[in-house]
Amino acid sequence: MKIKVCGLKYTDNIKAIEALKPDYMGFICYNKSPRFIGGMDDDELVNIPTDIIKVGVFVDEDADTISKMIYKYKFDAIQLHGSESPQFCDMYRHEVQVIKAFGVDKNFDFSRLDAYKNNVDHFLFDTKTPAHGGSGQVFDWSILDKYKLDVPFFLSGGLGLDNLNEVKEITHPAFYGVDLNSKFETEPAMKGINKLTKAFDIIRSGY
Ligand SMILES: O=C(O)c1ccccc1N[C@@H]1O[C@H](COP(=O)(O)O)[C@@H](O)[C@H]1O
Repeated sequence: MKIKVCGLKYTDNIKAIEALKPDYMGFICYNKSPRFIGGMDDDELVNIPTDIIKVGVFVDEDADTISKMIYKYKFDAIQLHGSESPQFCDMYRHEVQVIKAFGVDKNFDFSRLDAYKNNVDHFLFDTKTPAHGGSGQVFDWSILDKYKLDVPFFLSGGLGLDNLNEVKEITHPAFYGVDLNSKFETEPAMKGINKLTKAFDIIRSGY
């Protein structure tokens, strides 16, 4: 099970999380988020160990800005949380991994994903909210049984110490990774290392 820790921006916090050896680290490039990296120095990201996949998270950003951010921060992957089309996703696949996020509620129509299946590396299923992400809210995971494609997916939306043991009971064959974000924070973008250490122990035991 892969682990992505998302919504980072503080140097010492990033260093402490590096020591936990997550598979992915996410950086929010959406200026309406309290986790927005803003003018973060590119050195801070460039020095992250190369075995950790650095993900830039965008919401309906224009193509030119995404390309510039990939170049500036040397992102290895982008995570798209808006209404980006399959063709838009496909434009970046020659240079980075593409994770297409979808907000899920009880009415989510998984047939929407068919159009994306050849244009992305991963899906990410998050809870549907007007904020596009980082809500700390959980959706009803039983709906994942309706997902029949083999594109591997991340689960996100309110994952925390209170529900990670239940997450481990999900046996979907395409379940690829978990995304840890706001439930581990002491303030926006500042992750609590003790909580994260416990989460890594839970996730990594038994897989
Ligand atoms: O974290 C944010 O502020 C954010 C803003 C806009 C788009 C995505 C964002 N983060 C992603 O949201 C999900 C769920 O986070 P949470 O566990 O509910 O806090 C996660 O995939 C983050 O990568």
